[in-house]
Amino acid sequence: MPDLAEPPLEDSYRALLRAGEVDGGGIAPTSQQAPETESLAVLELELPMIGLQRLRSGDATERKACADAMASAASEWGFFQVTGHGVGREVLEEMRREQARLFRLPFDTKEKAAGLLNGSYRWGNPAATSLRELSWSEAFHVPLASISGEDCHYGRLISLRGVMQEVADAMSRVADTVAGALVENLGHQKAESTTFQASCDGTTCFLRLNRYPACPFAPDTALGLVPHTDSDFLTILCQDQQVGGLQLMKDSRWVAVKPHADALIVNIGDLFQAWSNNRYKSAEHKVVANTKEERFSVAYFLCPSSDSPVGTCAEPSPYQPFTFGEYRRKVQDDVKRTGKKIGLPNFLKPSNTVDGQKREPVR
Ligand SMILES: O=C(O)CCC(=O)C(=O)O
Ligand SMILES: [Fe+2]
Repeated sequence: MPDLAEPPLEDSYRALLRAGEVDGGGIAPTSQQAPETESLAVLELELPMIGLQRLRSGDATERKACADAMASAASEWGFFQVTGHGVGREVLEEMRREQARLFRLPFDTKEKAAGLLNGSYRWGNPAATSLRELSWSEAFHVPLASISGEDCHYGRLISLRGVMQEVADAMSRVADTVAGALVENLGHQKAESTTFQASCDGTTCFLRLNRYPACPFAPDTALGLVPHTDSDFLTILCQDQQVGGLQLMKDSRWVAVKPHADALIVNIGDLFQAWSNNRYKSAEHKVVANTKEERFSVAYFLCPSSDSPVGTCAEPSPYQPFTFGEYRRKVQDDVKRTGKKIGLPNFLKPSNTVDGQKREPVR
């Protein structure tokens, strides 16, 4: 009996899966990676762990040490973990239970029920032309402004609304605290950091509920989520506590991020990399699929409004001025046209390209 809740990934992408087998079954390297990167073993390094309670210390030296630790992790890794973040374990566990119920709805309902979570359901990648562009996952990518709005329907899952709102509020406080400290660490005053954050209020950010179904083609043939960078300022991620799979790119090697019960993951997005003139790094990351177990995660994306100029912390910036709306449209166009995102290199000033060719920004 087919499982009516599952998105029809295997049926829809049969041709790509077959082609993958003919090519040797493996996922071809992405354009950003050297071919040898894929064959190197995944590293098991400890992602920097930072206690956010130190930012609330009465001792200025202690607060500074904490902000310095975040800034160096943001430069070296683009990722770090935080404890003392104030998002209760109970609400995160409740979120996971609600997510499990939500994704158990029939696929047809998730895809077609009018207004279900604001019609924000997505799965696979309609533009995928090869396995390296296919994500074996489904998600609801919900604008925060809509969570408690009238157009956002929950069907019989009435308790989901309150839990989502609670998680979004709590993660938004973490994002503001961390972004504020990172902005100040670049030598900017609180007033400027407030301006930066004013363009990202509760109406412009997103909460994304991810589910990665068990995948018979894992880990070699299909990925849970293809390598990407986040198109936001900053992401706060709660990854599955039981099923790992998140990997990030550091020094041209994939590093596996082990789940940690009390920690949330913070990662720098493209907009913060641009704003910081490449001081902070928007690192590529992916999710490796699992043959036996499904996996859940929830991510909060700190985004400005569409017409907000992304700006820079100091001139000269290597990037042309652009708004978040322009950035997002370009990303969507590229994905639709070519199956993959180009991102920041599209917005480099001509003086930062080699022979008119876009190149990866210097990090
Ligand atoms: O599920 C994860 O651990 C990562 C999710 C992610 O990278 C995303 O939603 O952008
Ligand atoms: Fe991501």
